[in-house]
Amino acid sequence: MKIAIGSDHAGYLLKEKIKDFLLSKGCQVVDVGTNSTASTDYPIFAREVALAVQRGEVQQGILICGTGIGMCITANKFKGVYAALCTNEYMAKVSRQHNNANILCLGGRVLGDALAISIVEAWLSADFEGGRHERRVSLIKSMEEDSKP
Ligand SMILES: O=C(CO)[C@H](O)[C@H](O)[C@H](O)COP(=O)(O)O
Repeated sequence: MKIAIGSDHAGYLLKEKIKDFLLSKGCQVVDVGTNSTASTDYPIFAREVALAVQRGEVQQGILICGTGIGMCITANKFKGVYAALCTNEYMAKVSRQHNNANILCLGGRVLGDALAISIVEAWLSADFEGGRHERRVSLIKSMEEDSKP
């Protein structure tokens, strides 16, 4: 599994922890930054991860800012990207099983490290279930096509 990961300053420390966890699980990790706790702007990193997913360079992405909200809003501007902000393991599992989300967004100022890692583990373990969910995801995709002003 190849995963792109990015954060702003508020997510940087958690990003490093999650990166170590992913590597320990045998994942290939593409880290797009940021590389310190110096203040920066989350859309820069959301864009990099979203493009990597959109282009098929990685299977999935993980984005971390203070709340995860700014990352999620930005990533979902990219066609073919379905980013989910998750605050517990159940949301992470269902965002894969039902929504086929391809980017997980986390809040570095919201989650403790142990819960965040547990959420990532739940995300990695779950797969899209298809069936009735396929119909709903297809509806989202058709709305993507229709949503041009
Ligand atoms: O986008 C966000 C809020 O939805 C993120 O949490 C940012 O990390 C946050 O806004 C950064 O805030 P700061 O005061 O500039 O550290």
